[in-house]
Amino acid sequence: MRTPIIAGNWKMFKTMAEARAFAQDAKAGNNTSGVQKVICAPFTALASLKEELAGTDIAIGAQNMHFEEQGAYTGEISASMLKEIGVEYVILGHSERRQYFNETDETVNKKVVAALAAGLVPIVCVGESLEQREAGETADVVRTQTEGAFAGVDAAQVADTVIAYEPIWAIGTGKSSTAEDANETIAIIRSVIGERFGQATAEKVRIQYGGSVKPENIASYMSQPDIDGALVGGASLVADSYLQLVAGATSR
Ligand SMILES: O=C(CO)COP(=O)(O)O
Repeated sequence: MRTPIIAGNWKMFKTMAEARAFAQDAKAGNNTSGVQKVICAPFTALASLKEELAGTDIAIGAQNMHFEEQGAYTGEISASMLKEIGVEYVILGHSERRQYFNETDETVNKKVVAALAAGLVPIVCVGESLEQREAGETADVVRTQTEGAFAGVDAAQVADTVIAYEPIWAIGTGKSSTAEDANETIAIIRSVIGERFGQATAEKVRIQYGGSVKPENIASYMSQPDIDGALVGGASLVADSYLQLVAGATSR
């Protein structure tokens, strides 16, 4: 069976000192096993977070990276720079990056390829806007984004990635998708992976739900057969709340 994965996406929150304080609290209360734990922090907090979490089972992730190995790309960070810090995961194609920073399926694909080549696990985000949902386009949108992100990637590599289904209208709004609706779309994403990369890959790839996940609703998502965890923004910022999400993921 697929191991559930609870990833916090801190977005543009927390200084180094705040990240250290979170890590100390998280270490003190971290007593759940059987769930993969990841915190995706701002670049500036990654090294101190890694140091503080050394010896724990809480991995760290970045929220973006550039697809080139190095070069004249002012302000960008490469996969090898992240690896050197001890980063294991990287969120790619988050809707906020697609919306505010012009990320496209093509650039997400280049980043997925570069992350895998460097040995990072991509957490690839897909999801529809409210307009797209209301127009009945959800399945087409997640299909196009999923096929685009993994174009040219080997099935074996796809199997080890993580996909996060995050309907844009549910992010930071308090309007979470119902667990049943989220499961239905995640099953579509899994079937797209199956068509492209084979059934074994589809059964192995982990697909999270994201969008207003809280300690109070995590169990309902985890009770769904295709939902393998959550990518969590706001509720991952406080250690106690993050640990409650992790504990809730064992209800699978
Ligand atoms: O975008 C998200 C995680 O990547 C979801 O954010 P919230 O959990 O704050 O809705």
